[in-house]
Amino acid sequence: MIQLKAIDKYIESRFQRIFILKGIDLTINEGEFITLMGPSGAGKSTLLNILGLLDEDYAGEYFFGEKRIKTMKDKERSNLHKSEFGYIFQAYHLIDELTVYENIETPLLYRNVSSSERKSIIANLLDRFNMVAKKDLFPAQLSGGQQQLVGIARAIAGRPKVLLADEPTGNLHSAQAKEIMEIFQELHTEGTTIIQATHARENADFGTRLINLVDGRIKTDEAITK
Ligand SMILES: Nc1ncnc2c1ncn2[C@@H]1O[C@H](COP(=O)(O)OP(=O)(O)OP(=O)(O)O)[C@@H](O)[C@H]1O
Repeated sequence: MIQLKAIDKYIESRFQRIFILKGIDLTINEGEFITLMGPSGAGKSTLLNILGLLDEDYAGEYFFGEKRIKTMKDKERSNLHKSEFGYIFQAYHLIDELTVYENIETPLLYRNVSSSERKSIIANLLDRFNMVAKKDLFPAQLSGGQQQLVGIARAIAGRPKVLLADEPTGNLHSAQAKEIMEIFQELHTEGTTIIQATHARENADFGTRLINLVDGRIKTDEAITK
């Protein structure tokens, strides 16, 4: 489904080239549930941004199915991003001017989901995340953990083929974190491809494959046995 070949990401400083990712070769099959781990600064978020088509400034090749990302037009790439990916950001990225309800609704608007269907999807998610009473509040009126839950609800509302998650449980209590991992597991069972970056080893046990990144390189890549 996804193939990365010899991906390098670097910044040019005055005297040298500093590599953030170096020689990443990675094949991701449909339906995998992958966890990226590794020390702070290892390049996990950078890799997720490239996978999610949010960063185009890298060397190497990225194929999404048959599509070669580098040669796609901006509009085509942006449509692919909106139609196939759900993204849970480390720093929420909620839209401040929109309510909880409207934030969750945004990917559904991109996908031309009918108004009655939108209502039912959002009602289900609000219920699942215990946020029904908060639906008309704005992000600034929520706790960090609640904002993260809204970010997760928004990312999964449109039933993306690929769900990318950067520290999805970073601001949550352990019970909430487990609940989110169980939701990921359900999505995985339903066929969603999931790639999450996390520092929490216990989150990796919900997945099928664990990749360790160190200094921008893949150090280990192994199947999780249950
Ligand atoms: N635009 C940029 N300019 C300069 N350095 C950058 C840029 N983006 C990322 N970096 C550097 O690249 C390295 C990798 O960052 P990245 O956020 O991908 O790491 P990470 O593994 O996700 O870390 P964390 O676990 O702390 O989130 C860091 O050293 C960071 O400072």
